[in-house]
Amino acid sequence: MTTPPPTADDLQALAEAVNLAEIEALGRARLDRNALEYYASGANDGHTLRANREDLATLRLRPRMLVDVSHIDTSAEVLGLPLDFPVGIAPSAFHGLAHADAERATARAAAAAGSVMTLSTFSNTPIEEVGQAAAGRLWFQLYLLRDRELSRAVIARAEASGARALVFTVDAPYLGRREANERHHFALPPHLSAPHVVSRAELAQVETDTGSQLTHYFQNLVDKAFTWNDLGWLRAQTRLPIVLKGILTAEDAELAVQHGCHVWVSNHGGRQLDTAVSAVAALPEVADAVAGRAEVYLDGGVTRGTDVLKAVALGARAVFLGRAALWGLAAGGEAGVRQTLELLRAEVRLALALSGKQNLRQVGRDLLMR
Ligand SMILES: Cc1cc2nc3c(=O)[nH]c(=O)nc-3n(C[C@H](O)[C@H](O)[C@H](O)COP(=O)(O)O)c2cc1C
Ligand SMILES: O=C(O)C(=O)c1ccccc1
Repeated sequence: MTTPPPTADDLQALAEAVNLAEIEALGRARLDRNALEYYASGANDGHTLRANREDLATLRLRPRMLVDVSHIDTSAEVLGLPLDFPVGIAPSAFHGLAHADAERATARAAAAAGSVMTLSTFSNTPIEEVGQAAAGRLWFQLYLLRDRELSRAVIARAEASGARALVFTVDAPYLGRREANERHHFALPPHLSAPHVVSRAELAQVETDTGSQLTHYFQNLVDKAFTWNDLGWLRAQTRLPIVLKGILTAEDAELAVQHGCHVWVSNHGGRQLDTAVSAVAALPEVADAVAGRAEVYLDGGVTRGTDVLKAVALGARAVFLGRAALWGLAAGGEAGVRQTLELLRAEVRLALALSGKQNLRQVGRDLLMR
């Protein structure tokens, strides 16, 4: 099924939204069941999905008073790329389920907001086109495929398209079980494809009688035997910085640094191992283990400016939006993602000011109650 284009009324409602929760409601209302369940679901009972948000909300701030906050600077930097504020777009598959402009729209919005877009290996749009739209504000997420030659080709295309980092996802040798997608047999609609990995003809052959097309399809493509010992192979394929996405422990953070990688704290938005630790709860031990030797990022449950500040306080250089960007895209294409980023940037600015901080360099653990 194709999501119909947003109407003038949809765009008016979007323009009037005052927070990301309102954009989420607008985005959800525009999606059919297949797309909505794919975007919204977590693994199994959704404990980790909820914990990401709850643990961010539960942390308490220690604001300081009588500081000159007449000028607030929200700027940040990731791997040498200046950002207008410390928020990027996390990789998510299949933006074509949300809007006809798909990943191009998300990339244009990220570029306009001075953010950065991470393109999924399983995008509906080829990286060459997204690279144009992102105007240099592009990272590429890699799922290592069992077909190493295909992986090499995808990495080369990412480099040629201007991607500035390779985000290697390490928490999904298998897909977590999103039971709603199994129950209702998730399928990619026939007008969409996954141009980095497979032809539409191959997709059509995937068995869907027994559950989610997603699971069957992903399981056949992704390498499940890849270990720390194989990272040297990946390092040899690219000169781009490598970020390991899906790290949740000090032990793995230490290994990541030893292998010359940056660290993205994530539980995949609660879509992989249910009851795994929330992203924000894992962040302090990871930041301590990394100890400034590499950059640290976080995703999972970020919807408020205070969430961004809390992650920065605990050692993240930037945070990334998964579903929040998808809700914006569904609500209004490029304009929806822009509105999402603009609202969040204004919240970060206000939260800094009300915390008695002029910029992000002043945000440290003393901003949080122990
Ligand atoms: C619909 C959807 C698709 C996703 N696809 C990918 C993907 O292709 N690669 C990847 O590394 N992570 C993927 N993720 C995980 C996100 O990058 C991110 O870790 C997660 O969404 C963050 O949580 P949040 O949605 O609460 O912001 C996906 C997440 C969602 C919701
Ligand atoms: O849905 C996901 O979380 C995900 O990472 C994914 C990516 C590609 C195909 C299927 C699932």
